[in-house]
Amino acid sequence: MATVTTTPQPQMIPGPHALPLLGWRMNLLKVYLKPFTYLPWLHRTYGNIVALAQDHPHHICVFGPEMNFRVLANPDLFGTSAAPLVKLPKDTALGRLFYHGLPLQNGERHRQHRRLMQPAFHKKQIAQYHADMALLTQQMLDQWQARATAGATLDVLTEIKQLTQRIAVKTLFGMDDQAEIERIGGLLQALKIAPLALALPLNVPGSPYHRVLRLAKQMEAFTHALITKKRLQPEATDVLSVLVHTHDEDGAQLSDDELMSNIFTLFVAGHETTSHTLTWTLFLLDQHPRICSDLLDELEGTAHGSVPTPEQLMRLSLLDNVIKESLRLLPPASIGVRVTTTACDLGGYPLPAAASVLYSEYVTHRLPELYEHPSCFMPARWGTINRTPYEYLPFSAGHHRCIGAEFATYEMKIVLAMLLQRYRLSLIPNTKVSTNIGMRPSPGIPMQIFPQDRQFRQPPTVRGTIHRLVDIQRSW
Ligand code: HEM
Repeated sequence: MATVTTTPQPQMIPGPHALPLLGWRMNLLKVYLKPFTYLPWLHRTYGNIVALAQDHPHHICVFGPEMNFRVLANPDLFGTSAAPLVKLPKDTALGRLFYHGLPLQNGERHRQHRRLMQPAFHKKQIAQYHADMALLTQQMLDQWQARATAGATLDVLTEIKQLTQRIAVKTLFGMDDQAEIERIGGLLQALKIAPLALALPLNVPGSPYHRVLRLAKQMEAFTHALITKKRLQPEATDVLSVLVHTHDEDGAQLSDDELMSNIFTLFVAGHETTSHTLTWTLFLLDQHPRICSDLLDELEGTAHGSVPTPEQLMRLSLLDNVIKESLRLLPPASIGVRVTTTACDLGGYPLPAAASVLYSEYVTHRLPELYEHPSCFMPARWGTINRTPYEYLPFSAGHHRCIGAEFATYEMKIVLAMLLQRYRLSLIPNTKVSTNIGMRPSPGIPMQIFPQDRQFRQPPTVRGTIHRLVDIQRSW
């Protein structure tokens, strides 16, 4: 009798069944449509490494600190990908705007970009932005005065977004002219829809694609003129000036295209994430008045009603913990993606080249073995626990970790310290508070504003999907 030898089959990555015809696509859709329920379910059901459809290792989700480490600390095997921008014409202003930015670089080119950009984000350099951040915050708070006296309602998300946008334009470009700041802010804002316009890349007058190409040209002309100006101002301290004048030990500098693309990236990556976290933090503080009251004690005891100095900011430990906890509970970047650069092994499973590997900050931040009562807002936990960069990663981890993390934290501390000492924000009972799939407060968060009178009380009940994400402690 002939002997049949079989080669051992590589292990199959566990995961849900593929649906007829739609295959893994339907499950990918679920990831994007309901990430906050579907991803934890995949993790609970299948473990730390899951294929979006059994026997299809091209679309993988990984969960937990060990997998985060294996993927994020290994950029030579797991790189970032420009696949979503594949239709972007590289030789147009629009292409140049997107392709040369830090997030899409890998390997030595990425390392060199980071080295050249790092000086703009050093602690010492960030303190240079202190005055601008405080001034623009002060202007917003002054504009709120009449509304606070009347106990009016404002949409916190809209207001804070305008502020973080102004701060971004001022600190990135060093612009003082308010009208010009608004114009560039609007231009950058409009350009963010570029990836959507690519769905129909039809360059005919009136089409969104045509409009985006035109806006990109305007942006390119503006940035080139600004770069020329900055080259003549070696003493200026805004981010663009620092980037224009920085070179590495071999004399290498960022090219004009790289400068333009990175400035655009910094703006896009920076201001909305920051505004979402600030808005969520104000919401969480309103829902947890005891924590808000303790925080106010700390702020007033340190800054005495004024703008905290850089030294005082470092001493505000409760403020630090409040921001940390808000970023844990409602991280604005709740998922990230890497792509395998070559066929490789992950956790004992073979992956093909070009497999997309999705990791989730959101799922990691809610592992009960890392965070007791994971759905509760408990800033005090940070007084007793210390987590590794792969256990707590609101700014991601590894080589592509957010370059603006310290900048954003500094900005959020200034805004919260100034705002809370001056005003009390309170939700109107029964307000609907929900998130969209990108962890953005949706549609916004209307709150009543009062002068800071310390009238903390039983938190108003709210409706909406926020209850699926936050277990609000109603004891006061
Ligand atoms: C609360 C605020 C912020 C959050 C939660 C956040 C989050 C993140 C995350 C998760 C990544 C990594 C993405 C990945 O691994 O693929 C990232 C990258 C990045 N962020 Fe932020 N970010 C914030 C604010 C900022 C600010 C203020 C700036 C700049 C002024 C900025 C600039 C960047 C840049 C340039 C990258 C790409 C880094 C690289 O690829 O090497 N971010 N951010």
